[in-house]
Amino acid sequence: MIELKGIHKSYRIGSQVIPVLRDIDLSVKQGEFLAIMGPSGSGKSTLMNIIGCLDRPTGGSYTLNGKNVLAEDDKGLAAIRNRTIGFVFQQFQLLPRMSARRNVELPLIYAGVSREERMKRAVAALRKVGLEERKDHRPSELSGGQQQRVAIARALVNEPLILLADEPTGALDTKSGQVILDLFAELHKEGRTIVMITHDAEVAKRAERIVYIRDGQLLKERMSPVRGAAT
Ligand SMILES: Nc1ncnc2c1ncn2[C@@H]1O[C@H](COP(=O)(O)OP(=O)(O)OP(=O)(O)O)[C@@H](O)[C@H]1O
Repeated sequence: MIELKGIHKSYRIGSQVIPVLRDIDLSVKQGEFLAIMGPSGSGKSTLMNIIGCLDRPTGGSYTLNGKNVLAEDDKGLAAIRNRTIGFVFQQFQLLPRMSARRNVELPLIYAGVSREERMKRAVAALRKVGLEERKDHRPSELSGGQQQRVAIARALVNEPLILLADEPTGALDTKSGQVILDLFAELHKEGRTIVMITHDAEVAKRAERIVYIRDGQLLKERMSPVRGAAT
């Protein structure tokens, strides 16, 4: 599903070139639940932006669902992103003046889905995350955990191939975080592909597989202790 080979990313500041990702090889299979774990500044967000087709690497190759995404122009990249990836962010990124339902409908507006169909699918997505009865609430009328569940419903409403989550529990207390991770576990069981970025070992443990990033490089992989033995 995701195939990164020899990915490099560096930034140029004045005359200085700062390497941020160095020779990253990473494959994610369909239906996998992967955590990418690393300390602050290790390159997690940079890697997520590349996986999510929000940014381009300086070098290397990236095949997503059989497509060479780096051959695409920005418009093509945006189209792949909209069709293939559902994003979940640490700070939820909901629009404050809109109800939960309308927030969830947004990706369907961009996809040109009819009003009636949008409403039906948004309500179904909210039901999936256990929030159907809160569909008319605005974000400020919901708890942090509930807002994140709305954001997950929004990420899923387009039926993306991959759910890409950047510190999805980072702004939540432990209990609300567990609810989100339980929801991810359920989605994984249903066959969704999930890539989750975190600096928290307890959160990463909930994934099927963990890869570690340090100073822009992936360390040798090992299986999550929850699911299997170390390799
Ligand atoms: N636009 C940019 N220009 C220059 N340097 C950048 C840019 N974006 C990121 N960096 C550098 O790249 C490194 C990795 O950043 P990145 O945000 O990917 O780390 P991270 O692991 O996600 O950290 P955190 O957990 O704190 O968000 C950092 O040293 C950062 O300063």
